[in-house]
Amino acid sequence: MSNLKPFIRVAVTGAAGQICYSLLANICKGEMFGADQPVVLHLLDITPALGALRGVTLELEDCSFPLLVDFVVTDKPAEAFADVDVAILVGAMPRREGMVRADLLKANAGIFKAQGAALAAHAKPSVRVLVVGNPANTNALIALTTGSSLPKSAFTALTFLDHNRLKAQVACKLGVAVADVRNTFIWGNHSKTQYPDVSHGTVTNADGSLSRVMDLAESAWARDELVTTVQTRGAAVIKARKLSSAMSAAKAITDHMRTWWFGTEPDDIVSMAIYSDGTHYGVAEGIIFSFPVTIDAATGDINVVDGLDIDAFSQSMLDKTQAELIDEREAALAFLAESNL
Ligand SMILES: NC(=O)c1ccc[n+]([C@@H]2O[C@H](COP(=O)([O-])OP(=O)(O)OC[C@H]3O[C@@H](n4cnc5c(N)ncnc54)[C@H](O)[C@@H]3O)[C@@H](O)[C@H]2O)c1
Ligand SMILES: O=C(O)CC[C@H](O)C(=O)O
Repeated sequence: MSNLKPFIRVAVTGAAGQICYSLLANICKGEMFGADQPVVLHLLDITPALGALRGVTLELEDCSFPLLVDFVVTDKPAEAFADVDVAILVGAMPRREGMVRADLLKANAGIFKAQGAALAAHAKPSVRVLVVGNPANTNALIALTTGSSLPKSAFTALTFLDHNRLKAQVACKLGVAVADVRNTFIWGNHSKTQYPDVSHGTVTNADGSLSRVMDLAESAWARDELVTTVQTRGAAVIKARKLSSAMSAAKAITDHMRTWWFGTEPDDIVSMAIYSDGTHYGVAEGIIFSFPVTIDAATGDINVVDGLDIDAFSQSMLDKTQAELIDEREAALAFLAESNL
């Protein structure tokens, strides 16, 4: 008798693109929902990409994944989101060298408005949505504003890649294992105004005791070089690869969804961009803002870790990234209104 659970339906958009080329295998190997969780994949891309997507599905078949029950391939959001438990919205135009984020806002706002509406109309009411396509925070806001029948808590945006980048930089600088770095997190926008914060960071020593990152590293490094390196890491990848990050993005999407599905480990805090209801750290209501969070394994509730000390430097960084998110929101809404989308 099989020990497998009943299958779940997982929609992935931009399925013919480079992130999904890694991501789909992660899902089918059980790295996101567990080794006993079969999946039906709903793969959405635009009509001109369906040929390439067919190639991806030929490879999915050839992988012979035991957890892959079936897949649906479509260019129609209504079909892609029908009855899905999870939706991972990757499909969007990525930034290439020479493009600025404002170019992306316009290119992608209409996509996320339409997909938000399709999710509200067709997905399960319990659907969990992760927005990856940039500008991820503002795209998520547009999708949730449109998908008004779904709870705001159903929508998240990806800052787990920045979270992973920050941990890796700290581990490298201090010569410790990534797994021993804790309580470092990302505030705000997935952009170069994000605040990679190590002011509460700890390193677990061999004897189980904790050292503070700020006692091990110079504060000039933590507040200057480290922050800039993490803020501009995506741009560094684009400059070097002439393409935006893909393998690391797929890994981060997998980490985000697995953590949301199974809950955070005891004592662990992760970074997720969620709807700000105006009650945490003075962040304005009505933007999608990355906070330090824990996840309740039983309910899947994402809870902001409150009560952390915010010093003057951190406050100035929070203010800056919040201001950018408010500007992005206004620009996206104005664009949607002007273009009657
Ligand atoms: N939040 C993050 O941490 C993060 C990290 C890396 C990349 N990204 C973003 O993820 C997105 C995808 O990156 P990629 O490298 O896979 O890009 P890509 O160009 O390789 O793939 C994007 C895919 O999306 C498809 N697409 C475009 N419009 C669509 C629509 N309306 N519906 C469905 N599919 C659509 C394209 O046809 C393409 O197949 C980009 O916006 C990129 O900037 C975000
Ligand atoms: O467009 C960018 O600068 C970033 C692309 C991507 O979101 C990343 O973080 O790698």
